[in-house]
Amino acid sequence: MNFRLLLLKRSYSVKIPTNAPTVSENEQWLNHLTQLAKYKRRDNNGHSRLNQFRSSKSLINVPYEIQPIDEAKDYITVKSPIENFTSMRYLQSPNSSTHHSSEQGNFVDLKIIRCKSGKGGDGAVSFFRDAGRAIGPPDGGDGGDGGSVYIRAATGINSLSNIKTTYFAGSGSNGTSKQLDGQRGKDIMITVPTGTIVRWCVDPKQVRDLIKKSNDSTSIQSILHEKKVSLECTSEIDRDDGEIPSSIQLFRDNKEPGDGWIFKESDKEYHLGKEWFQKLNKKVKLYDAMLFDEELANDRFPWLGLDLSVPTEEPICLLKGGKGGLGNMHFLTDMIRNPKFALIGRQELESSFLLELKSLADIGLIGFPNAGKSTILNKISNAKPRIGHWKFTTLVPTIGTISTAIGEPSFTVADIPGIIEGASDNKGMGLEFIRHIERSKGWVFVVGLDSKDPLNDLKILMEELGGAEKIKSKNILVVCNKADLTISKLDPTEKFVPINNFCKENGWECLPISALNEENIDILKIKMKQCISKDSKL
Ligand SMILES: Nc1nc2c(ncn2[C@@H]2O[C@H](COP(=O)(O)OP(=O)(O)OP(=O)(O)O)[C@@H](O)[C@H]2O)c(=O)[nH]1
Repeated sequence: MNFRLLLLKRSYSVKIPTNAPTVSENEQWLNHLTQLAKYKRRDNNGHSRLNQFRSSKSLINVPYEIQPIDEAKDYITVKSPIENFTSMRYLQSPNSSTHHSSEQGNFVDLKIIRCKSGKGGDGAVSFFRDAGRAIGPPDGGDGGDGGSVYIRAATGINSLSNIKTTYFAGSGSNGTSKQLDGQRGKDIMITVPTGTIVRWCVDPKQVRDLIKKSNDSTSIQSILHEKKVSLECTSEIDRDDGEIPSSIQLFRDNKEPGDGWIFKESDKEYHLGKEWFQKLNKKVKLYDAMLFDEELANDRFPWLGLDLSVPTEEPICLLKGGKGGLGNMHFLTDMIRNPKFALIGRQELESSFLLELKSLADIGLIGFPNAGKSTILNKISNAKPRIGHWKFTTLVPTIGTISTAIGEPSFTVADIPGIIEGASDNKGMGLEFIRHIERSKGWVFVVGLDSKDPLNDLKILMEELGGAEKIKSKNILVVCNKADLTISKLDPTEKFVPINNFCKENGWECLPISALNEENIDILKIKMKQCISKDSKL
């Protein structure tokens, strides 16, 4: 062999990077794609993944109709009022008192966040060059994968106040020459307090636009009730309810399969006119469809949301980044010696989520404003809630920890803003804060014996909270506070006895106390403890 040629060959084999697949590997991969029968078969009968391909569309303002389930599709279309996928409180203007009420001090228990994963970087079109050859084999590297958005629940935080309104992960970098793959986009981690519920929601900007466009005389509430969101959902069969949605399918704005090419020099028209490219594209379409299928399987969010009630061991991926596009080095085959094209990266995923913090206190204190709940919590625990003569002193939930004896496990009690008659119809502060005691095992109803009719107060409270059915699921204790007043000013039996009788009839304990004078406070602690030690009724 010619000595010069040998030298050249040697230097060539030393310099060329080894990341690129060989011609035979490329051939093998492309042939393997053609064996993806499920995509092909479905393609032939007209119901393929390729035909199902669609990009995301505006989700709101769709007329209400129940869509028949399309047998060929993997989804059911669910149309549901927007009110189920947003928060009235969040939408209310910042001047409104209720809006501020959730943000007293540094406490925030509701947030809507806009999240976006990163787009995949594009593959590169490049050819190996050195002094010995003007144009060598393709060496365009792959685009880096886009970053993903993750969420995790941690202990030690008890407010959503540090949560931002947007979380955008980084895009993957484009591939470059010399077979260099682009860098991965930066992942984002959202850390929320344990007890947070994450739900999919409509972009609040879209909702606000919708409200602006609507007739001024229509209330926001009725707009959100009337207008529906149309969602493609996966479903499952429930024994009682039949087919029910199990997760919401999210979609990316990807190009149609086979249309994600970047061409260098000659354009798309030129390439589509060539038989060798058509053949390649047919296979690459299957590759795109496979990616699309993987994305569909990943890009789902539970219909009922994520309940982060315990610290998460592994972060949960909310939105996965787009996959990087393939560089031209993957398209070198026996037929194609100069692939002047590469694949663009897959698109990112964007969505809004509603974060709701539900405290996980063992016991919830429930009462009319001014009944003395904050005073009770103050006396039994280390918590220092605001106490006042005026109603609604408590604007945010306060949680106190109670220890009964050394070595005994402590328990937590939540004091939430007072409930008034009509709260379930949004009067006063509505039932906004009920979420903080929804998961409590014990509910302690506090009535003030200074009220005109404390028994009636108790009945109203129970009714507002969901009535007998709801009450049945909790361990109940009734506390008659301000007993000091009745003793001095009234016949103590006059107001306490009817309540006590009512409680007996229902199998609940009833305890008179004076939080102010710390009378019966130790017994109250013990009764509270018993209340949560009883078998859970949940
Ligand atoms: N006489 C008497 N007054 C009490 C007793 N407990 C609380 N109070 C008073 O009742 C008023 C209201 O007490 P809070 O503890 O702020 O009542 P609350 O139920 O937390 O009120 P909201 O924050 O409006 O829900 C305060 O002036 C307390 O001092 C009691 O046992 N006896």
